[in-house]
Parts: sequence; structure tokens; C-alpha cells
Amino acid sequence: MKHEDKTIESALIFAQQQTSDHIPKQFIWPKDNLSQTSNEVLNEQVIDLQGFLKNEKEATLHAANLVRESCLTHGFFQVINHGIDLDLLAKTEEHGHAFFKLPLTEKLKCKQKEGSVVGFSCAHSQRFRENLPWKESLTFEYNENGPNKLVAEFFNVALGDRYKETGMIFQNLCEAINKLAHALLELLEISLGIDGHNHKYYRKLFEDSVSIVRCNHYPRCNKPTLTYGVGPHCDPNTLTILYQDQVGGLEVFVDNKWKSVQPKRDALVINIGDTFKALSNGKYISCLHRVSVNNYKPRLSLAFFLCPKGDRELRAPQELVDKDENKKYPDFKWEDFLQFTQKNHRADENTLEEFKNWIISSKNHNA
Ligand SMILES: C=C1C[C@]23C[C@H]1CC[C@H]2[C@]1(C)CCC[C@@](C)(C(=O)O)[C@H]1[C@@H]3C(=O)O
Ligand SMILES: O=C(O)CCC(=O)C(=O)O
Ligand SMILES: [Fe+2]
Repeated sequence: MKHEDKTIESALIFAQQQTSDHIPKQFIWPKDNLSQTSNEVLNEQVIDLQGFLKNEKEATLHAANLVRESCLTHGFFQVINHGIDLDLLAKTEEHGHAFFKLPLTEKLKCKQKEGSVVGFSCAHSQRFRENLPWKESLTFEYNENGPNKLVAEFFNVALGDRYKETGMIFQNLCEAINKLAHALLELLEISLGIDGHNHKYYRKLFEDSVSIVRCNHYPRCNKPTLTYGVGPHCDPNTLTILYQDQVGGLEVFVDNKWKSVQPKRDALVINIGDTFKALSNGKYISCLHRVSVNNYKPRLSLAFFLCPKGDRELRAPQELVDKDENKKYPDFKWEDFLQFTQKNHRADENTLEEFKNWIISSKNHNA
């Protein structure tokens, strides 16, 4: 079957959920040690960023301590008073829903091209044959030093002039989230106690970041326990900043159990990805998480995956390496790690270690 036909097939399956009691086998995930249901709530920190964003010393140290505690246990926390206009977030949610309600022919105008994560994708059915996620998504890049208004341009070019307002809303949101991402890099630096000699180490590494932004729509599903919106995975990128609506579905694997991250109005969910794990010399945890779907209400989320420029050499700051007396990861480039995760398999809790071993063996091989 052609790529486009697979996308159409998945879209029809989602549309038929109003009447069908059945889900096709490509959406059914194996029952394994990771498939138990979640009946606990994650007791993650909800960190108020107001004082830190105003440069207040005591509030900053308090926020940094909470960040440290979260990142040493599971790498997830929520933030409030994060400086992002709440009306802008609400508008993005509205425009996100409007996009996914469009006829498939419209959405296909910006479908993902082969080998790229950018564009519209329905259940990733053009990339994978089995264990398909119960979601459709729209992905684009946010290049902080790229030409002006590139996100807005993406919507205009892909969908036409009628989407000017949608494009501007996503553009403004990306700019605001990227600013927050940089502030969080500074807070992470303080939380790791490396803000003395190597001040702004992480911020500088990400000065020319090219991040991936994704709006996810998880349709209602008549057999929610057989599938996932996103299967168990670790994010390969640096940090993820997530806006989720009030429906719920995000779950984190902690203490050998799945625990749900309860939506909190006005809050954003932050999690550490594999790249920051490496940049903290393995100190901070990049935790396995997944998205469950339900049979009563569609869910919308917006994920900003902070990524460095592809060809930037990435290494943990020397202070951390000296403190640990051991450099845990070889230097690497995000473009190689991204390619590794895209080519080999979906990202999980072994991916970073496998990538590290792959670099070491390819260096030995070329020596
Ligand atoms: C670099 C990326 C690849 C994925 C999107 C960003 C960051 C997270 C990755 C992903 C979400 C991890 C789970 C599996 C995946 C295939 C997905 O379900 O979307 C991953 C993304 C992707 O490859 O598109
Ligand atoms: O939609 C969500 O809540 C999270 C999705 C996610 O984990 C991802 O896309 O990496
Ligand atoms: Fe994720």
C-alpha cells in the first residue's frame, strides 16, 4: 500500500470509532511487563517560576532545589507562573482542534515527507507497520536563529492564506516557549550547582537551537486498553515542554508502576530527555512515559521538544565530569542521535546507552 493510502486508512479507522466496536490489529500493542494500567497519581513538584523569572535570589534557589529533587527522582515536574500568556495557550488549543477537524484532504496538504518528522501524520502509519499510536499529529520546526516567522510561513505555505491566524498563533507560542526553555536551562544549571565558573553553559549550547514542535490529537477509542496514544518511550531530545488539555492520559513509569500526570490548569509539564541526561553526565533522569487513550473524549496536547542545532558538539560541563571523576558519555551531535533513534527503533530507556556504545564501537572501528 502507498504511504498516502496508509494515512487514509488510519484516518478512516479514527472516524469510524463513533460506530465501530473494533480496532485493527496494527493498533494493538503487545501485552508485556509494561502494559499494566495506571491507577496511581504521580506526586510531581508543581514549581512556581514567578520569583525566578523576576531574578529573585531566594525564590530562584527554592525553585532550583525542587527542580533538582524532581530530576534526580524521575525527571518530571510542572511549572506555573511560567510567563506564557494563558490566552495564547487557550487560542492554540482552539486552533489545534480546528486543524484536526479539517477534512483529511486538507490535512494531507502538509503531510510528512519520507524521512522527515515535519508535517501531518496519522498514526505514523506511513513510517511503521505495527504498534501504531492512536493519534494524529502536526509537527514543525522552530529554528531560533532561522529566517523570521518561519512557523507562520509553514502554515501559509502548506495550507494557504486562510491559516494566517493559526500560523501567527503557533509562531507566537513557539517564541514564548523557546524563551521559557532557555530560562529552564539556566534553572537546571543552578540546580546542578555549576552556575559559578561555567555560567550559562547550557544556554550557550542552545543559542542556535532548532527544536521540534508537535501538536497531538488523540481521538476517542473504543478499545482504549489495547492501544496507546504514544507507546512507552523516553524523549531523545533535551527538554520537553508540554501543554496538555484537561482530559488526561500522560503516564510516567516510576518505582516500577505507571503513574498519571494529572492535568493542572495553567501549568506546563516539563520533562528531561536523553540529551539532557547526557549533558548532566547521567545525573538527571530521562524517564519512560506513555500516553493512554480513552473511550469518552478526544485529547489535545502541544509538545515543544527543545533540541540543539544538529551539528553542535555536545558534552557535559567539565565541573560535573570532575565531580563524578568519570565522563559517562562520549561527545556527540544531535543530528547523529536523532538519526540513530529514527533509523534503529523508537526511543526507550536503552536508547542512549545503545547510542553511546555505537559511537564507541564506530570510533574503535575507524581508529
Ligand atoms: C525527535 C523526536 C522524535 C519523536 C518526536 C521528537 C521527540 C520525541 C520522539 C517520539 C515522540 C518518541 C516516541 C515515539 C515517536 C515515534 C512518536 O510516537 O511520535 C517519537 C517521535 C518521532 O519519531 O516522530
Ligand atoms: O501528549 C502527551 O501528553 C505527551 C506526548 C509525548 O510524550 C511525546 O510526544 O513525546
Ligand atoms: Fe514523550
